[in-house]
Amino acid sequence: MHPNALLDLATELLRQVLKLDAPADQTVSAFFRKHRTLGPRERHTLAETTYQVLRQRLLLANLAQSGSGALERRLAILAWQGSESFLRGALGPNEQKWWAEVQAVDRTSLPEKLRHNLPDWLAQALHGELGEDFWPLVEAMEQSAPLDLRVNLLKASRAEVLAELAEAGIPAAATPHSPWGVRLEGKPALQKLPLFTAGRVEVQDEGSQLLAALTGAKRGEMVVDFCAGAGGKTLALGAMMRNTGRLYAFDVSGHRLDGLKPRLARSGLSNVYPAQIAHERDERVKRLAGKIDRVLVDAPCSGLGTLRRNPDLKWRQSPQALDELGVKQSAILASAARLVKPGGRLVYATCSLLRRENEAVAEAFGAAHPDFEPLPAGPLLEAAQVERAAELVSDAGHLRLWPHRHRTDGFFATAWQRKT
Ligand SMILES: C[S@@+](CC[C@H](N)C(=O)[O-])C[C@H]1O[C@@H](n2cnc3c(N)ncnc32)[C@H](O)[C@@H]1O
Repeated sequence: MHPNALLDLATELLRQVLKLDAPADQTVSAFFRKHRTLGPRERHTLAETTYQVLRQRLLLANLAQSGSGALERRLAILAWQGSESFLRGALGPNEQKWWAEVQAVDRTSLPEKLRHNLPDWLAQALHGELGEDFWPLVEAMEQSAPLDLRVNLLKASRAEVLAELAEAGIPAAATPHSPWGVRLEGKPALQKLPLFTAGRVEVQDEGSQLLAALTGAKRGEMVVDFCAGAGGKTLALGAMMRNTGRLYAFDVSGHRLDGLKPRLARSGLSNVYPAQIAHERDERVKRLAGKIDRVLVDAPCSGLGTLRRNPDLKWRQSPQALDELGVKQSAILASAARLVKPGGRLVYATCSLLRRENEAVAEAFGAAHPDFEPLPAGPLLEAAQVERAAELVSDAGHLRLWPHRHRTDGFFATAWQRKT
């Protein structure tokens, strides 16, 4: 494709994504479906350029002011993630000159806002939580996330998977903490590898694996994954249960649960019962009250722990949306808690970085439910064979994962035991 044609497409894609009226990954996928003839390298350039604009939106919009032509075209030029010589082929003489001038700007001398590229409300909240660690977090959020796999122990051991990857020429190593994790170097295409199609591995961030580990599901138990979505954690729980017992995968979204089906088929699990519920007080939930050994509430949240993958979220979330989420998180946690039997375990988790969605929700639940005793995360993780568990636990005893400290997405999880 001619460079200018690709730059025009990048401009058009950015115009759509920057409306911010839908998740960026959905808009990008729909755009690619419409432009079927695009090759893998062109898709890569378009997607990565778009994501780079979302990551550095404030900086790039500021630098773009000096240029002329459509704003989205200027943003695409400044964020270009393809070959530089290819890009030059698309630029007219004035654009070449402007581009060279902008490259010469000393970005370290720019105001803070243009260096952290966060909306004010979020920058303030993260500064408050992290103090000096704010800038390392900002830096980590600008990197793309590593590609982690979870080994399906029903079908293979981690050593076997590492050997199979080595044979396929894919550099990989065991993850530092999860007992089932493998971290790949780079982003190799996995979809067609027998390793993947035969269900020996699933793609799953190490942090997400650790949330399942904290739940501690065992053989023969009754377990509920209350907000199962497409089942990332469901599959990990099912494997921990060695395909025995009964694992209910609830969600209000039938569409998301549909995403679980092909993964379930690959995994070889037959102990999983997906069920769409109308809301957290659904009849089905009531019928199981007091009967369940472990309940995981992977609550709907702002997703701000996944900014490396979903940089649009920082522009699509707002303090008002967080207020509404807070009400929902507390309601779901309180309903799900009714399922837990005496002596059973309840886990509340999010992929948010913010206290208000994490510790604050957990503290409010604890205060209103004296029949639930908090369990410190360290010993639970150690019991689940998690290595160096102490590095993952906050002073208050919660599992707290940060991209700049653990190279995982940002996650929070905390556990209680229902008193007998
Ligand atoms: C963080 S996502 C779950 C991700 C999933 N556990 C995984 O590991 O892939 C939160 C899920 O909660 C679901 N949800 C929202 N409101 C709910 C409710 N009232 N009851 C149950 N699930 C709900 C959403 O549809 C969404 O799939």
